[in-house]
Amino acid sequence: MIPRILLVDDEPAFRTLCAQWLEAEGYEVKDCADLNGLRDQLQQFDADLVLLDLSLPPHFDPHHTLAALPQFIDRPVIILTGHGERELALEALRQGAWDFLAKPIDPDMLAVVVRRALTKHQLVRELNSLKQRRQPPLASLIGASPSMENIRALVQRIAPTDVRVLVTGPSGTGKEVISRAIHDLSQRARGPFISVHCGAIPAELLESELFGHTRGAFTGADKARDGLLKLADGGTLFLDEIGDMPLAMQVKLLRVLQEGSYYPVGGRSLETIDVRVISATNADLPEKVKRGEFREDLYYRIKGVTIETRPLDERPEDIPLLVSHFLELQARGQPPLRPDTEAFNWFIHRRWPGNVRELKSALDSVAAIARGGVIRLEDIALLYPDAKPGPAQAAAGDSLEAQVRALEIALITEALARHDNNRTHAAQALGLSRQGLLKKIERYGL
Ligand SMILES: Nc1ncnc2c1ncn2[C@@H]1O[C@H](COP(=O)(O)OP(=O)(O)OP(=O)(O)O)[C@@H](O)[C@H]1O
Repeated sequence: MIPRILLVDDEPAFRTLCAQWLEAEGYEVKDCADLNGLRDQLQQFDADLVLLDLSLPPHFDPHHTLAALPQFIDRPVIILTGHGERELALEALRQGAWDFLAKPIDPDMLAVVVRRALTKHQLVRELNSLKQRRQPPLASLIGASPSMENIRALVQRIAPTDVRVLVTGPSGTGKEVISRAIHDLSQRARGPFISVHCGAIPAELLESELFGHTRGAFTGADKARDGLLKLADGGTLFLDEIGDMPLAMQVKLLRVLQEGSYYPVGGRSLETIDVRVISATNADLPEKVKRGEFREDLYYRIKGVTIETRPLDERPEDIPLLVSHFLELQARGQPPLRPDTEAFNWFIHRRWPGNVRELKSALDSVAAIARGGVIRLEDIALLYPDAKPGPAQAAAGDSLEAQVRALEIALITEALARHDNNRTHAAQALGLSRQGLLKKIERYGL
């Protein structure tokens, strides 16, 4: 794969020149002039590295850019500074930037710094993916709530079969993670897992994306291309947001599911494939069927076994486990950051309308600005000005039982983290016998 670089600078002439240097080094380069451009570009262009000038429109205030930096550091960010901006460059490094280069940029230096960052980043990625692969698949589904326990039990039962699965539930509640766990536990685990975001691909492209096309099938089709169905052959096809699939496409998909075969766009020879289909949606499909927006026959074809995820607010006991899990993932083998009691409480009691995705992204941002290995409420308040100390209100509507579970899990997880997982010390701190603590750890699957 050609490494992709995104260049953010307000001067068009500099962008053109710098892009030429990088392209000559064999990189794919896109550029934009400001932070909004960067956010937009990252939606479609999954850059491996970002080169970021600190003085950007509309504010031309380096501190403004620095404040936004933590949003982008899941890939190496190299800061481009002006002359005499040493302090800012150092601050950027503290905020998680990979390195900095002072303008005027020397093309040889640029090439070396970029290559070094990309190589290291690639190694970290490979290491993480190896670590994740070694984890048993169900261990990736975090949660001790009755709802998550049911889901895990169901996943384990249905994974080895080839039954079709429909995962429903609000956005960000883990529908894709669940689908992936089913694949990883199935006989197809060594085969591909291909994810198709039905809502994100324009209707007119979806058919050729899924079915592929022959050479000359339409203007611009200068080469034949396999579709995602073909790529998923022998594995699992994950149809995300299937509720958004255009009706015309639904008919075509139905045929594939009925017959296991299809014609590529412009092609005359029938392709046969062997895939397991898992679909996901946050829409109410029966309601869509009633309104005539989703085909009833397709609904029954994809339904198979239905797994329903619950909003995170209905399962607060999962939050402490998710917080610890995400902090551990972030730490990449180093000692994870530890939220202090107030910070921990804030995560547990805040409402998370964007569900687990929102919780994860809040943790990522907060972790990026925490110092000294500890996340404190004052760090959180820099990003969430409404973060206040003191025990937050329990969520209205949570049953007493759920609240007690959530509190117990939070206290136990926190005590374990505080005592480096030493259960004897954690039990002492909690005023429990070691045996009592072990029982609770087992009950909650901690
Ligand atoms: N139970 C869980 N255990 C571990 N990680 C989880 C869990 N649930 C969600 N996540 C994480 O939360 C984020 C969102 O999850 P995912 O993409 O699976 O949600 P989704 O329901 O498919 O969302 P959407 O409907 O918007 O596509 C991912 O980073 C995922 O890894």
